[in-house]
Amino acid sequence: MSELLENTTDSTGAAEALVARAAALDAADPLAKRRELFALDDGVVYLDGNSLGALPRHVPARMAHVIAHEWGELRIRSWGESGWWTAPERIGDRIAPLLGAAPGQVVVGDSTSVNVFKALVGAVRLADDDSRDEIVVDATTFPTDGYIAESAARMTGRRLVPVAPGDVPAAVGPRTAAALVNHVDYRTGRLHDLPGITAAVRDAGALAVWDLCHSAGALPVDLDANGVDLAVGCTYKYLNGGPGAPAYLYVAERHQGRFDSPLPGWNSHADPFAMSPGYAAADGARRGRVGTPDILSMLALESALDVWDGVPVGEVRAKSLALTDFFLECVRAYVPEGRLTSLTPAAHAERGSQVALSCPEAPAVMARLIERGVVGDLRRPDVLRFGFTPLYVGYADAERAARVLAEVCAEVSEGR
Ligand SMILES: Cc1ncc(COP(=O)(O)O)c(C=O)c1O
Ligand SMILES: Nc1ccccc1C(=O)C[C@H](N)C(=O)O
Repeated sequence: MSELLENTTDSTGAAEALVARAAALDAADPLAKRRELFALDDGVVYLDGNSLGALPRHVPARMAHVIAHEWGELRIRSWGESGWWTAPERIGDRIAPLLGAAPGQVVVGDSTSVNVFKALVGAVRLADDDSRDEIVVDATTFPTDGYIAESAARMTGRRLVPVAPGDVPAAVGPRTAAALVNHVDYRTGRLHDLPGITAAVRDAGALAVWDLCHSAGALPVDLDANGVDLAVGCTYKYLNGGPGAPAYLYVAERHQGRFDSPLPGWNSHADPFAMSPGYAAADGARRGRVGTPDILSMLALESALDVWDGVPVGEVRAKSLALTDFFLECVRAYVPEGRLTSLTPAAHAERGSQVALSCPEAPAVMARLIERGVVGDLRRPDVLRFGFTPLYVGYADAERAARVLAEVCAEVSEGR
């Protein structure tokens, strides 16, 4: 799985050649101009958009208007006149094309953690079969999904079966109610086989639930085409919605009529303003709502999504692979052999949009990188994560990051 990075060249001309290649690649990049849409400073290489996406420049003015006019002047009228009440479905439809979902299946709101809960308990209820007494969960998952899956299993009287994503097809069977898997591993950047795993889960008669936090906005997801049952994801990484921006829930249309949310708040009632004591679920994506939406965050997200207008996801994927390839090539050229181990698969079919490199001195290396304007992040104890967001990261950024990484590795290993 991991490969020791081999230093392929030590020629002094290597750096010049890579700098020239980076310039040529940037000049030919059809997405290069998108960077101007973001608030970024040239002194910093921002490789942490897989944790918090950068701010699109036009969002502050839009939010100033929302606050001063929609809230400040229209006040309560804005629920109707400014379209606040229907924002969760409207913004869901805006995100849907990035997920390969037809309209009417995605609703925005709550955190990813909360949506994992709705989706997983909802999936077990959709399976509606007591003999299906197991929930399969990605053993390598981002922790929140694992914690919530454990609680969902306890609440629904199921047994939790943690397995590596690649082993899910072999693990599912007549006892499986649902399987929860991450599309891209947050630590290693490994892309899992969504079509194959979904098909295996569904062939076993179970429901496939996907966490798209690290894939949506970086690569094609194709939820409808692959027959995914339910999915969740955050909007503050590749979708640039802002810190704590609301997450989304996808419930495939074929399941919506029977989707039984474990959090049936008044916003998902068929007639919320009837305020009746009995619950009657709304139709469609709205059934995934809970309480009053966090309008300011939601409208910041809606505004941020403008940067996607006219951007084909396929183009984003092509650039993401080319960028991560180029970064790995630069690291091989600059960093002495054996000092870093890449946890990110070399095969494109298995790679998301980040590169994860490990070394024992990772905490000190990342601290120095950030001091020198190369912002990635650390996953303890020894993983350096570099996220490549194709809308605003270029090839010169990748070259510079690798060069500074080599300098910092040398200093740290020599105790300087
Ligand atoms: C795969 C994955 N799931 C869930 C989360 C977190 O969800 P929440 O937004 O609820 O904190 C993250 C990152 O924070 C993540 O990477
Ligand atoms: N929401 C956050 C708030 C603070 C710091 C990090 C996050 C992240 O999103 C971490 C990310 N999910 C990760 O893949 O590590």
